Amino acid sequence: MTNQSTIPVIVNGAAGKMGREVIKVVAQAPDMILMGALDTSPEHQDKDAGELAGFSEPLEVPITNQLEPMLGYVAGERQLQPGVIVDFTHPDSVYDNVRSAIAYGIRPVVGTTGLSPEQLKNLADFAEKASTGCLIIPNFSIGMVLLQQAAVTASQYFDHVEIIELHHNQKADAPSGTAIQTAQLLAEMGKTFNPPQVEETEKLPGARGSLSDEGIRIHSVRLPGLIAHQEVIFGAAGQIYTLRHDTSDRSCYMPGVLLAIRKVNQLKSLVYGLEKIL
Ligand SMILES: NC(=O)C1=CN([C@@H]2O[C@H](COP(=O)(O)OP(=O)(O)OC[C@H]3O[C@@H](n4cnc5c(N)ncnc54)[C@H](OP(=O)(O)O)[C@@H]3O)[C@@H](O)[C@H]2O)C=CC1
Ligand SMILES: O=C(O)C1=N[C@H](C(=O)O)C[C@H](O)C1
Repeated sequence: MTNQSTIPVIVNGAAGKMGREVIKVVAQAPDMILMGALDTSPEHQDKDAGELAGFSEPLEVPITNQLEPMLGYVAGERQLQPGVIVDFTHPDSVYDNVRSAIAYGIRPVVGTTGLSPEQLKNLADFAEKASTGCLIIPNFSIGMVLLQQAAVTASQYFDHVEIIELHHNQKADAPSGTAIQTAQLLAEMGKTFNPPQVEETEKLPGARGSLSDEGIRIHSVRLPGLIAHQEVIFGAAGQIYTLRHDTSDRSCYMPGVLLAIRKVNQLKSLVYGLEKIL
């Protein structure tokens, strides 16, 4: 049953690991209606999004790869709230997806990682000019927000820190969007981390991980059996302080995704990070 406060939602990347989880929760949310399910994967075209997400009954929403017609269709719906598109696709396509959505007045909620700083800046400018809300959230889990807050607190007392992120080996981008954001949050404290102690030589390139713009090393592990994990390790004379977050199921991201869908229509510009809307 829909009414004027119902939010029409499109899921992009609907056949993927995250997309299927999003379909499940959006279809069950009383204030949302799943209006479209996009995915470029050829083997999933025309399949029912609900069946892919594991429902016993179809949702009567077929998977399609037609982004612009779908945006136009939802933009033309005048009896409901403005439309929202949730993007869990691929680092190569997310920038264009978000541009297109904003051009149609559809609000993006973006989980896809791998956007460059320049792309993020362009999208922020584009959303600002269009006065359209857009949420870019490198990590939708509350546990990661808490880890990042604890890391920011610890960084007042520790000068040495490195990040290890560990993910499944289907992940396209490295380092993870979460690790990059964590380094940025630490850098916002305004201090210089990891003053060099000795002149180092990497006998194998990459042995010391990647060096973020903030001077914090990020080490990326990719293995089957992992989902998504991150450690922030602080060191000082005689002590190590380790913060760690582990996911065991992608359902951990769904409360954050639902919150973002509900919040994005209240925004008029791009907002980056779950902590800004909690
Ligand atoms: N912010 C967060 O909290 C989280 C973010 N992520 C991020 O979300 C993204 C997706 O992750 P995940 O679900 O694991 O990945 P998957 O590969 O499982 O799913 C992505 C899906 O999107 C499809 N796809 C690729 N390109 C396009 C496109 N241009 N338009 C529509 N569909 C497309 C893929 O098809 P095909 O397989 O044929 O390429 C696939 O079905 C990644 O960037 C990941 O890092 C993941 C978990 C949490
Ligand atoms: O690809 C994933 O799985 C994840 N990607 C995001 C990232 O790059 O930080 C969020 C989470 O780590 C899971």
